[in-house]
Amino acid sequence: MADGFVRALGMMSGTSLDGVDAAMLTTDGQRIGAFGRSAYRAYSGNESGLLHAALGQWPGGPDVAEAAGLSVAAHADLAAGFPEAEVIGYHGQTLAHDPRGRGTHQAGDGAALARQTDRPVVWDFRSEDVRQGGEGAPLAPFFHWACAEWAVGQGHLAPAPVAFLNLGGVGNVTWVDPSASAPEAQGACLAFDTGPANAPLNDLMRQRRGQAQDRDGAVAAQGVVDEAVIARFLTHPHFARPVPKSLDRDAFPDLLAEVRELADADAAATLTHAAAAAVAAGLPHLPAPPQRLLVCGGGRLNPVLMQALRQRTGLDVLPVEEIGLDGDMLEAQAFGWLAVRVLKGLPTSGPGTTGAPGPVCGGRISRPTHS
Ligand SMILES: Nc1ncnc2c1ncn2[C@@H]1O[C@H](COP(=O)(O)OP(=O)(O)OP(=O)(O)O)[C@@H](O)[C@H]1O
Ligand SMILES: CC(=O)N[C@H]1[C@@H]2OC[C@@H](O2)[C@@H](O)[C@@H]1O[C@H](C)C(=O)O
Repeated sequence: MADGFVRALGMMSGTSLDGVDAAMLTTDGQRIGAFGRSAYRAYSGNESGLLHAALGQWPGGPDVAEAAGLSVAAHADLAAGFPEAEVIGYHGQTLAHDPRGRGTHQAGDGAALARQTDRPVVWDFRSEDVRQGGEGAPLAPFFHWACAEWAVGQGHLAPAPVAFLNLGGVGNVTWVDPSASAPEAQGACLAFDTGPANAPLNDLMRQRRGQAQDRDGAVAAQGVVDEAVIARFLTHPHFARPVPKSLDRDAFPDLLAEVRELADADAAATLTHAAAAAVAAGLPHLPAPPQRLLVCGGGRLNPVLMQALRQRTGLDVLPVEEIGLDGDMLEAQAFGWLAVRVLKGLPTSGPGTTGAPGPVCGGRISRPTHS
């Protein structure tokens, strides 16, 4: 394409373990040229079960090879529908995350995906940041800057700081100044993981009802929140830690144990409100109180969670569709955009987003012919 713009396919399967999102965009690694088509491939019950079994495992773990093979096959499947993609950004499946200990582990071999798709693949986005002393997560924040810059250009957003909240398995928030010249510029982005979002609620629904999620918050809507559980949850050391900071999917095992004695609806209501309370607890870490939270990720489709956020933060809480973005595909788009940044040697994280000592260009490039 002209002017250094690249057609990129970003692919993401997050901590919810429900499936793979894929989305096209064109970018020069800085600005978003245009958003493109997207697709979703759900994991089958067997596939999701296998990924769950592999959670917490490090390379060499008993279920890792199978999980990694499954991830590559599912992504290759989905990528086949995007012959126009000039590069693929492949996040891989996070199985474990312990940046100050054993590192971070995204299962899935990008070189194998490059061979299977016959396209260059950028992957292993997090290891270099961790190696340089960063948290390795969150990585979407630099893309949040690009989204805000795009939305300002489209007239959907005023050129003033704005906060994005992603509610996947884990939650993360980004404070963005779209008037900054680049995402790595001083003060352009401040980001961190807020706490568990949908993962504990999904786990509860699996255990108690054999369902993947509390669809539309229907179970939680019938329940009463146990505020004592929320108060104990908020004493977890994560909330007092300085930002940036990141979390493993299963960093709060006590939370699920705490609701064991509660009826299904009360347990679901309490876990839904815990996710919202975690966000509220994070807000004082932002440079200034945001006027509104622009929410992406599956949690924005849960009206009970959105209402809990309004109640506990006192803010306007709106889906990112409000400013013309696609809240289901934003993370997939992020990894397409980040892939182009890696191709161009631009930073993918920095002190404000992962706490790395300086700008980091993470990600490995595998080309089909060279691997
Ligand atoms: N209609 C709905 N009602 C309630 N919850 C929903 C609904 N749709 C999606 N969700 C929740 O959102 C989750 C999926 O969110 P998403 O795809 O953003 O997560 P992810 O990308 O796997 O996670 P992460 O951002 O942590 O990597 C589902 O597992 C479910 O918990
Ligand atoms: C280690 C890891 O995979 N973390 C995920 C997870 O899911 C949400 C939150 O925790 C965030 O830190 C990150 O994902 C998004 C895509 C990110 O890096 O921005």
